[in-house]
Amino acid sequence: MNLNDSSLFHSQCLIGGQWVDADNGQTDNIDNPATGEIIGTVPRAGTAETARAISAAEQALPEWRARPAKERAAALRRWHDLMLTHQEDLARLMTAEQGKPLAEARGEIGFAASFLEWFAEEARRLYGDVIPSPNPANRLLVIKQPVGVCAAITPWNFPSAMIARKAGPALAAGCTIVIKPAQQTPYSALAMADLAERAGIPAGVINVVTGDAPAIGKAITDSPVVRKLTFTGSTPVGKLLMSQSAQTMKKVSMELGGNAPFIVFEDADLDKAVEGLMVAKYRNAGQTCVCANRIFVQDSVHDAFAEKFAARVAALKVGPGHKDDTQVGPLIDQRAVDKVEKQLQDAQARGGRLVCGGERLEGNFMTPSVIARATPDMLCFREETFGPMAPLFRFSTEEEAIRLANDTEFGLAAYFYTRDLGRTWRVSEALEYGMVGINNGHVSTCEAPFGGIKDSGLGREGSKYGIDDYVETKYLCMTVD
Ligand SMILES: NC(=O)c1ccc[n+]([C@@H]2O[C@H](COP(=O)([O-])OP(=O)(O)OC[C@H]3O[C@@H](n4cnc5c(N)ncnc54)[C@H](O)[C@@H]3O)[C@@H](O)[C@H]2O)c1
Ligand SMILES: O=C[C@H](O)CS(=O)(=O)O
Repeated sequence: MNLNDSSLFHSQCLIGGQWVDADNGQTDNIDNPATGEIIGTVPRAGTAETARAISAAEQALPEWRARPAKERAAALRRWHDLMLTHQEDLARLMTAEQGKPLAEARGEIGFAASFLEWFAEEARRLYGDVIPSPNPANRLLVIKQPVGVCAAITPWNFPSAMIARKAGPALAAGCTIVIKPAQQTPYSALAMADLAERAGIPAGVINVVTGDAPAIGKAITDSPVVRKLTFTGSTPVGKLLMSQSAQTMKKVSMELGGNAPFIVFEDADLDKAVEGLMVAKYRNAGQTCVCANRIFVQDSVHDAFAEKFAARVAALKVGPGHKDDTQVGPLIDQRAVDKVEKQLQDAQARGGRLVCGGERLEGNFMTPSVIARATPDMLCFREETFGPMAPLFRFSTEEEAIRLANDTEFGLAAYFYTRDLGRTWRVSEALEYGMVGINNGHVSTCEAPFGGIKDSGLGREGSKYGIDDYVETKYLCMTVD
């Protein structure tokens, strides 16, 4: 791999400050989704290695939590700075293992680093309370203390940002952490951990274990030492991990699947709506949890909007992420391409009309598609597509649009375009989602609370709320006479 600093490319786990192989020497191959070539291996670690990582995090906890918040903040700031210094190498690693265009990978590194900066600042504002006591002999106080040893299990689609969005608040609060990255994208996580070491974050504060996901997950959820699990991934796996965590009563944060509606009302600025949808639908080749999954267009503007949108989609450049002109990279694997193709075929079998794209290319590539005449009986209405397919649904009234948009068990992100102030408030309050973009197709930023409701999960990441999941609130009742 063409890196300026080749030492950032790690093929071992990081446990207690040591770079180690799996106990049995077994490894997993990591491939480049654009070419299928093997770019390296990582340890296929399991239960025993995870237990040692948890133990290392436990041993590192007392010193790290006792550090003044200002010192923890300074370490996070140094980590942030190093990520930006090595942004190009981190982006190249990400594009090689995940496939996204280099420009998007560079953007993700900046996005990831922003969480380290944000929580470096939040670390020094973990305030408690002094409560006026009804009894003059007593003094009532509230203090915030770190939860303790945490664990993070992260997905392949944002291999750096999802780690920073968890490790940032955890370390800021004084916690230590064991990270299991997605099996498809371990190198981004390992490089981030290397930079954390260079930032002076002590051994054992951050540990990264790659390999047998179910075994690693079980070791994490079974351990009473791990007091919090933060998971980002599919809803089925999130529910499994949540149930596994019940026996040890862990705090859990769940950032799960989505099924985002994107509503274009007749009074919308259609050009701006097209621009917003291009981002909301095709970012990361449609492989984001907040991607527009169902596009609802009001009857009177449907044809004009569809024509403008399809023209932009047909012009998208598909190719490997390392090429400068690539706008849409490969999907993560053949299974992902199969899923999109199945939804395309189902839509056309049920009366949908393919307006453009939908062609499978060699490898994991697929041309971005637009389906017209989509209906709620289609798979693409109920299932998260997680690929470059845009089904257009018609609607007549505002009430119908809201009913259709809310007709899902998911509740992560939703988007709508209008220039009517009353409609803005009515629709924003009626949509059953954790995040709503109004005349905006890309809502994520470290300053704002990211998360969903219903089957899209629990908790919020980023913002002033994001650190709450990593602290315990302790009440002190003090009799002073
Ligand atoms: N809400 C969000 O912020 C968010 C962000 C990114 C992805 N996602 C969701 O994630 C899904 C796609 O990502 P994915 O394919 O990596 O999801 P996934 O659930 O298959 O995997 C996510 C992580 O869980 C691990 N995992 C899988 N089975 C496990 C088990 N039995 N025990 C322990 N760990 C296990 C994987 O190795 C990976 O690290 C989509 O549904 C997407 O919507 C949500
Ligand atoms: O897919 C998951 C990410 O959280 C999407 S975003 O980059 O935060 O919008």
